[in-house]
Amino acid sequence: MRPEKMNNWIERNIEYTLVDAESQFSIDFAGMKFSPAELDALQPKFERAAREMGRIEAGEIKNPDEKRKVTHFSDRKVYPQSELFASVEAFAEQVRSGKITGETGRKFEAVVVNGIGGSALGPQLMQFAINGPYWNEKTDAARNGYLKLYFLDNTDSAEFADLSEVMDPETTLHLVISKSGGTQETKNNMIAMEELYAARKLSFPKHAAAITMKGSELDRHARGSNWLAVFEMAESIGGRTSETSIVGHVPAALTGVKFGRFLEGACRMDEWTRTADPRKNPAMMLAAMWYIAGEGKGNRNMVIVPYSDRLILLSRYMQQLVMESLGKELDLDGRVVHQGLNVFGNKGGTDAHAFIQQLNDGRDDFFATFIEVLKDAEKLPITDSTDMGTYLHGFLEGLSAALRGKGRQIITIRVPQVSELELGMLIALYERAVAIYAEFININAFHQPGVQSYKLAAKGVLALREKVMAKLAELGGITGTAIEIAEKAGCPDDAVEVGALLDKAAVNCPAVSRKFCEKSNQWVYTVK
Ligand SMILES: O=P(O)(O)OC[C@H]1O[C@H](O)[C@H](O)[C@@H](O)[C@@H]1O
Repeated sequence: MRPEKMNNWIERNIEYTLVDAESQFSIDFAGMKFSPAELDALQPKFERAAREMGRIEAGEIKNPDEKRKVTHFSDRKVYPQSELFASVEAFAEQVRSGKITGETGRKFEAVVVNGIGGSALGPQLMQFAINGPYWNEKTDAARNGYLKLYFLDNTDSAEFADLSEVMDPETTLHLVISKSGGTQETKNNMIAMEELYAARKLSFPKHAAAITMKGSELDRHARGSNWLAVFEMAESIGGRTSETSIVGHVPAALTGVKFGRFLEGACRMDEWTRTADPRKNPAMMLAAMWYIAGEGKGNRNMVIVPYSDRLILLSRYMQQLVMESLGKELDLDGRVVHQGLNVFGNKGGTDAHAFIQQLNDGRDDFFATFIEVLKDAEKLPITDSTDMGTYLHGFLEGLSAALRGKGRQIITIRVPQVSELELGMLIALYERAVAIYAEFININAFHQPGVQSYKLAAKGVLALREKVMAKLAELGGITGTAIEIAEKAGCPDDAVEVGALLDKAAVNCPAVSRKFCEKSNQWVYTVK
């Protein structure tokens, strides 16, 4: 680089790096392409966002469709002083110390979080970030009586079978998390687990706790069957912003994660991101970068690359937070806008051997967000003058320079380490940036109407399956292609769907088999 350009780069870094000196959290926007004039042009949007964030924190209705308040920013400030917080801590302590045990009196050693989406992604991210990937009896948390954490976050029999193989039902606590209390995937795992306990002649309620909204189906079920504990989830906190609430708290408290410190981090970031000057406010600046880079239409993908194995789940977490919040068909005035912002990522270092080739040489349709963790877990010398950590840093800086050389855009966040505090700060930063960006593009960030459509369609498929199977049982034995069988079952227009359900049945039900006919390029099914 020529010196004058170099000077610009240095000056830009100084001007556009925001630092919280006490926590040593910094965010550097210098690698993004924007001019002071473009920031100035956003002034009305900054003003609107500041006003609307004030309304959110004042407890006004900010989710108009669902007529709900949005309280995750304000609740976490007072949560540690609440009765609910104290009751979670007391419950977790009784479990840790063995005062609350399973039915046979053995101490709980593991907890299974059964939830999906916002009821799993936060606890998964936190668990991996703080306790790491390997849990054994030698880790501090385990030695102190905390529980090992497993997840069920789908409706996949393979996931359930894998867990059943390692789980000891007598020493396992089941934490069913569902805000709505009716999510089918979660319900399926709960029913399957209840069956497993019944088969082993053990009481599931004596091994179960729930987090859900008051009055939900899960709430009624858990209270009706006398589960060990039922914790109430606020209606005004959405799943994807629930990690700083009871949803994050119970798994954290059971597994030795310092949740109070995590909330301190989130509240610290909340303070910082209330800064009136948008150029000094990291969430306003972050939203502005997304807006300018993607021309307010999400025309660039957000690539999240933490240079830290412990943060490998961050991009998955961000995917829900960003894409479920911003991916909307209609704006607040009812106009069709098809907004959104793609998020993908993994972990730095490793990524250089996967998708970095395209980021460097291929489509210029993204901006990268690097997250560097400054403190090395250990000093592992490689040569006299280098160690493992210096290499990771070198690869990050090297990639950053290479991408910049190609005119690609980068945001860099630096944190001293990954502890509860930094995790709280990161999550709170992105939560606020998402809410601000939603104001920039005039959409409701707090509902998810699109998620309903696939649920309804799935119900239709299940209903079709029942209808077809009942008809086939009535016919008592039939052979034919999907088209022929759909015809006989009285639903000729659904031949494709009938074929799909017979494919599944042929592999799973002894009464159904199939042979492939090369000539017609179709399966021929036999239903006994
Ligand atoms: O917590 P639950 O009510 O079971 O919801 C779990 C998830 O369900 C849907 O996918 C929603 O779109 C998510 O926002 C939510 O986190």
